[in-house]
Amino acid sequence: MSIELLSPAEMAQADRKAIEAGPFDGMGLMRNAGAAVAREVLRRHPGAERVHVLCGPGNNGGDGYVVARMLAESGVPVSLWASGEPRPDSDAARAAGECPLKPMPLAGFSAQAGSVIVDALYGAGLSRPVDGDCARAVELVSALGLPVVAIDLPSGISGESGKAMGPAFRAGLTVTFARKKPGHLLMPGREFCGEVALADIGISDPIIEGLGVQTFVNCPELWLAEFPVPGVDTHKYRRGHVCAFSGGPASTGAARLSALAAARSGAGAVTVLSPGNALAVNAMHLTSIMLRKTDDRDELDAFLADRHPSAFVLGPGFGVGEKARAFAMAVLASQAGVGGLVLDADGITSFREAPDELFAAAANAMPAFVLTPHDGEFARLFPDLAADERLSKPDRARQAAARAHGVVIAKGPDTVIAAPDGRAAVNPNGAPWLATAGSGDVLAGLVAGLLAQGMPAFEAACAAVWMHAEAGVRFGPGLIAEDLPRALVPVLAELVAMRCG
Ligand SMILES: NC(=O)C1=CN([C@@H]2O[C@H](COP(=O)(O)OP(=O)(O)OC[C@H]3O[C@@H](n4cnc5c(N)ncnc54)[C@H](OP(=O)(O)O)[C@@H]3O)[C@@H](O)[C@H]2O)[C@@H](O)CC1
Ligand SMILES: Nc1ncnc2c1ncn2[C@@H]1O[C@H](COP(=O)(O)OP(=O)(O)O)[C@@H](O)[C@H]1O
Ligand SMILES: [K+]
Repeated sequence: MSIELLSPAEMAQADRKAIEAGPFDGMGLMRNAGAAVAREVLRRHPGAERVHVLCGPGNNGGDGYVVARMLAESGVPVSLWASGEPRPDSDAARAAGECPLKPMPLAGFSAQAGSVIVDALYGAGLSRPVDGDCARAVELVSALGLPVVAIDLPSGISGESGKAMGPAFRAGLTVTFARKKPGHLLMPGREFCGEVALADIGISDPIIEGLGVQTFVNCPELWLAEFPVPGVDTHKYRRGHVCAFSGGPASTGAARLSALAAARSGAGAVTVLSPGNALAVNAMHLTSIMLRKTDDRDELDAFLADRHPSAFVLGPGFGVGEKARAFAMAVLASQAGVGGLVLDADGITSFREAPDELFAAAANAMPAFVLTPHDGEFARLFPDLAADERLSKPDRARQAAARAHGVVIAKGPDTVIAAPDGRAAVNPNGAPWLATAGSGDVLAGLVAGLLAQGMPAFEAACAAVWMHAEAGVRFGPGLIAEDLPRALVPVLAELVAMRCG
């Protein structure tokens, strides 16, 4: 699988390098691209009464002229509409010259039920909101409910950020080339694209590999090599010991969800660290998971020295305030061999007045540091980044990770995982069933469980997000957070088999 996500600029660079390397020139790549789209249109819409191809002035329009020619050659009734002339002597102008159909002005565009639309107005080169005749065409197609096949991207959607720059086509299918772009996975782009088909147009893997791409689809190929599988001679503490800090007597469930998820992920031992007044409540609900009274910093330090735990989850149900800050600082400052701290929920909010204090501690910390904010929590720690409309979600998360000296999991329907070194991964398999109370607590526990087993922080975060989503999708309707740890089991079994196979 091809896991790189190419920005429009990286795609243009790949295009140039492929042309330099041959055997295809720009026109050759455009013919390949158009042929791939025409094939998909014929395959998916064999009964189309008419295909309307809408061409813009750039190379996206150029692909459209190739599609129109090929469909017409296959005997499909085609109407060709253009929003403007291609630049003289461009590949698009050559493609228009090779097309036997004469384009009609887009200003007069109309279509009937039973037609299919090929959107070749704008792709990677979209530079401003779609307006005028193009916006009217978007509106008309949407009012008629006609199926849309988008070339590269639905016109109006940014390939870089997935944002809708004004009106945009809602495609049933988007055919893109060489590699997906971030905008195919980021919201709302993911929804506007419909199904995304990837076509090989003759840009080779070594060319893509040479680009130094830093943005990836989050899938097992990205992290499987680091996925922990216990050796036959292991013992429970070698499989890692995770600790989840519990809140007070009325808010203990969140920590237990984290603890259960950590245990399912393969950590050999898990302890809930509980305030004294919540010990009885926790004890009533724990069996394989251990319990220890931890009311203050001294008790935490004693535990660290005694038991050498591997990773911590701090935040779910914990309460916002000084105690959360003191515990987070104690774990980050620990020299006792702790492998990681996952700061979630109230743990994040506790630092809203003093994020720099947290980030400075993380910069010097031995434990790996992972933050798991949803949008609201992200804005509490990184208000300037959250408010900056120019940033894509991956760039926002990357800057946050660099500032925090930790891995950031920016949650949501299009969760992005970013590392301080600039790597970012966009998760493709989320589903709305995951939007249920406590689901994030399970995710935090999973990350800690993988950290405890020695997985590097970026890979652990990516693996946890993917497994969490996969478990949620497979369970489907009716999912509540309690179901997730058990639903992880078949997902884990497959990953272990893939890793060992
Ligand atoms: N790279 C590759 O490997 C391959 C790429 N291929 C194809 O090329 C496509 C990229 O082509 P591209 O760079 O020419 O950009 P494209 O999307 O046609 O738009 C640029 C033109 O539109 C204009 N314009 C933009 N927004 C506008 C707006 N809202 N309203 C009005 N005008 C607007 C913009 O004007 P400007 O911003 O310059 O003023 C410029 O004139 C890519 O998506 C793929 O389909 C394939 O052929 C195979 C190989
Ligand atoms: N619409 C959605 N599609 C896919 N995943 C979602 C969606 N909404 C939320 N999620 C996921 O569900 C989890 C919710 O976490 P969070 O907001 O912290 O909830 P809680 O604090 O109740 O556990 C995150 O992993 C998030 O990515
Ligand atoms: K398009």
